[in-house]
Amino acid sequence: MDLSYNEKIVLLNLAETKRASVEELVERTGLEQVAVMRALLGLQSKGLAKLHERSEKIVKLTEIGKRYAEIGLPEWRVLRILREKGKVELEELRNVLSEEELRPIVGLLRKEGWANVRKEGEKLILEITEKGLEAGERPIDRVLRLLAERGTVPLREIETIVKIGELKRRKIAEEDVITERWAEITSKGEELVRKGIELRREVSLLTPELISSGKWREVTLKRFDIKAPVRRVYPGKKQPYRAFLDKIRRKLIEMGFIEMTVDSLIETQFWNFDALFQPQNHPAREWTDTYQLKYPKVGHLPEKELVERVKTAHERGLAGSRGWGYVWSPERAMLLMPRAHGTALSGRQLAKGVEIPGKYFTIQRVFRPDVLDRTHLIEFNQVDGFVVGEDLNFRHLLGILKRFAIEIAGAKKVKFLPDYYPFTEPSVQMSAYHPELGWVEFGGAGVFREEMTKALGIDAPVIAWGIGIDRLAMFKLGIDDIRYLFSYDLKWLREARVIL
Ligand SMILES: N[C@@H](Cc1ccccc1)C(=O)O
Repeated sequence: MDLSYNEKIVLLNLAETKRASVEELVERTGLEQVAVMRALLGLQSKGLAKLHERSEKIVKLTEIGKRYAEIGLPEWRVLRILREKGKVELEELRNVLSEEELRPIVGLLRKEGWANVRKEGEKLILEITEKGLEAGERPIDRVLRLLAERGTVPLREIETIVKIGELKRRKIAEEDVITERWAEITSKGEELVRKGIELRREVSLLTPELISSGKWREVTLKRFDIKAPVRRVYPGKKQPYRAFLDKIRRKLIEMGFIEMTVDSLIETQFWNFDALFQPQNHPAREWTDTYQLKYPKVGHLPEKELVERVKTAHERGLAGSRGWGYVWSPERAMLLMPRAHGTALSGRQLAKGVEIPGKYFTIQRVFRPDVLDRTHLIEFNQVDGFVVGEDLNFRHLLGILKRFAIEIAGAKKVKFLPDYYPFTEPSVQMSAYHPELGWVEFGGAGVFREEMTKALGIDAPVIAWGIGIDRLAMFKLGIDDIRYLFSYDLKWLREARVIL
């Protein structure tokens, strides 16, 4: 029979003791715990040993419990003072109790009948009772002592003294499960040992020296069972949602888009609204309710001519338009706000100047008031972008959007519906079809209005879109609560799907 070196050592040890716990075997063989386990599993599969395991519920002290074991439970600490002085003012106990310990103390002492509470003017006075003078070890004290002495105690044993609920409520102790594993040699194993086992060191690493010296011919190479169970390792990796965003970025760059970036999450209303031809008195704001910044309240406007052109567009119109016909306020435009849509960056880029033809995108964190729940966040992420070119029209936009939905979202079907945005004409809303989610609203798009592009100094048509990507990420990551995108839950972070 083909046994590994470790299997042989473990089997020889088992032959001496007949049965042994994994810990004992670790001690006797000097092997690592995983190595012993692996050897035992190997021996078991060859019928030479039998592995047993038993799980047991145990109780152990929490950090708080450990502290109490040292300095005494709060009620005892107070009783000690009361025994010395007879009475004490509740406020004075702040010197010996923490805030959390103080809150329930009156109730605790009353329940035990150790003290009476009396009001003297504004003060609450605690006074020791007969029972308090005589009090001795209670069940809970005994449990605390047992746990401090033994570290862990079987739940069964604890429950004969106090209810575990009480220990948990007071955060003194917690439950855990420990698994005990032990092995037994089988008669087949004993027989093999009787016949004699030759122990030969095995080489587990084939080194260049072994190869060049030809020694590999003489040594016994260790065999590996690649199906043997091993401990899981969790190597460092990107946060799953971050990985998803990076992938979108890479795809867009591969498609030839230039990334627009900005350091701050804060925007002036000028760039968030005004530069996009959204009138200051616009009643139809439902597509973006927004937050405002308290400190500082205002930021800077860009250069004068640009502001003038935007003002003119709003008041009197540009490019044959009559504008909105109201008095545009620079003060209003200077107000600061957390960016409410990625489109603000498209406006900035157009004003800065663009290559024509050119394609631009940005991935932005944006903020809008909402009620938090499984599918809504008040901050979320958008991919925004535009394509500028002399001969572009609405049909190109629909084509590009469709390609996004298919390539980025993995959608099978797309649907376009007429929509309204102050900065585009015509405007569409796009929905993508997912086998599991059904129709998912994907984002808005349109052809930027000339009142906007001309004011920003661009003469060519610009087709633009803004896509919400968090719901898409939920789908791809297989989660049904959007808050999980930002979760600290280690288990989820470790096991989340890797998106390729
Ligand atoms: N900014 C819009 C989307 C949009 C972008 C660009 C053009 C048209 C619409 C939104 O937040 O919903």
